[in-house]
Parts: sequence; structure tokens; C-alpha cells
Amino acid sequence: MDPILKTDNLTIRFGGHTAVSGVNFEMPARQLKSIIGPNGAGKTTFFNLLSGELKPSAGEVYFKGQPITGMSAVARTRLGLGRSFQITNVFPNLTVLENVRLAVQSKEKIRYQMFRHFVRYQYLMDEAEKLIEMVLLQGREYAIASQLSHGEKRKLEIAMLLALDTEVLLLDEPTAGMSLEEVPAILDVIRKIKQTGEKTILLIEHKMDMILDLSDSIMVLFNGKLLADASPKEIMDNEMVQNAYLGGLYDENAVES
Ligand SMILES: Nc1ncnc2c1ncn2[C@@H]1O[C@H](COP(=O)(O)OP(=O)(O)OP(=O)(O)O)[C@@H](O)[C@H]1O
Repeated sequence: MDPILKTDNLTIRFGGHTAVSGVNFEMPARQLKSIIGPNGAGKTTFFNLLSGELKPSAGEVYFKGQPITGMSAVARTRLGLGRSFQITNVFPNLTVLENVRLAVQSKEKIRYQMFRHFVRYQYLMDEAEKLIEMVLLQGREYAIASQLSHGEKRKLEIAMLLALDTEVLLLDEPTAGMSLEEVPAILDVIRKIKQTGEKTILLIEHKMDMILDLSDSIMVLFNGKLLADASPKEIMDNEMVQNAYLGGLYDENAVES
């Protein structure tokens, strides 16, 4: 099957520094691929190039075979490439339910008047409730967003991303800054989304056990270059990756090409 997302020689330079360098990557539809690599390897920059927040110095991004390199982030979201924070923002003074409902509404582009269009309003609420359940926030519908724990906030962001109903989800370190107790819940949320079989998920993560648990494939970025892209087992057995990790991939002094 043709990849849903593909890059060809994707490159971006910031002054003299090449943050992403000639990356050729293919994302099969309805799979989960993790991106790993040391700090500064170019993972977030690669995401920004996929989502349209950055324009490459060279190379192309394709979505379902169509070049989208010149498209804005919003246009890419409409097409089916979603990243949290792109269109919707969490309103801190609103409840979980109101935030998710507004995100559903922004996708539906519905302008409604609450009482005259009760059926529509009910539809938005039902959709929001479904998403809240999907991210395991049921029971917290009426909590004010600003009062959520860090882990709950990340769940809310995922629900709002899901509300956009994009085929591809770009998740940038969903467990960042979380306490150890909060991590399994996010793992459950991502597993649940994956199990629907409807989404293609690209995940940047540092937590190796989580990556191995969830991923169909793993790609390794190192100094902006694609070092490997293969099954979790192949990645773990890959000598180059092993050397890179064990031999100081995370040692800043070793990160020179
Ligand atoms: N807007 C920018 N201007 C200049 N340099 C940048 C810019 N964005 C990223 N860089 C540089 O590009 C390199 C890659 O950064 P990036 O944030 O993509 O790495 P990363 O793999 O996501 O790291 P981390 O795991 O720490 O998030 C870094 O050296 C960074 O300093």
C-alpha cells in the first residue's frame, strides 16, 4: 500500500546548521511509528516540517501522494494531518467538556444557537463525551482545565486533537514532564486510539519501554539524518543503533558527525 505520508530528501538548515538532513521517510497508513534520537537530533524540527510550521530548505513532503510542502499548517490539518496545538488551544477557564466540545465544533465549523439548534448541540456534546471517554477523562468532564494535573492536561490535548478527526496524528512527547505514575495512563490512551485501527500515529518519545510496547516501527534520527527505520526488534538488534545509544548517543560530546 502507498504510504500516507512520505518525505523526499527533506532538509532544513538554520544558518550553518543542518537540523534535518536529506531524510527519506515513508509512513504506512494506520500504523504507529516512533521517532527516537538524542536531544537535538532533529525530531521536533522534522515534526514541524511535516506539520507545516516550518518550510524546508530542500526536499518535499507528500500526503497521500500529493506534494504538500508549500501548504500552511492549517491547510494540512484540513487535509488530515493533525498535531496538537495547531488549531485548537486549551481554554484554561473552561471545563474539560467545554474545551472538547469547542474543538469538535471548530472541526464541524458549526455556528449554532444553543436552544434553537438543540439537536446539533446534542450531537456536539455526544461527540465530546465520546472523545473524553477515549482519552480516559470520564468523570472529569466538569473540571476546569487549569486545575487538571499535568497528565490530565495532556489527555485533554489529545482529545482536542482527536476532535479535529485527522487521519494522521503527530504526538510530540506526550509524556514530557509527567510523573512516573501518570505515564501508564497516557500509554493506555495511545494504545486505545491505536486499537481503533483508524489512525496513523507518529510519536516522538524518549521512554523506550513505551516505544517498544506501542510501535509497529521505529525510526532513529541522529544529527538530523535518518539512521534507521525498521521494526522494534530490528532496531534493538541494529548494531549501529546499539552503538549509538550505548556508545553515547545521549552524550552531547558524541553528537558530532
Ligand atoms: N528555529 C531554529 N533556529 C535555529 N536552530 C534551531 C531551530 N530549531 C531547531 N534548531 C536546532 O536544530 C537542532 C534540532 O533540534 P530539535 O529540537 O529538532 O531536536 P530534537 O531531536 O527534537 O531534540 P529534543 O529531544 O531535545 O527535543 C538543534 O541543534 C536545535 O538547536
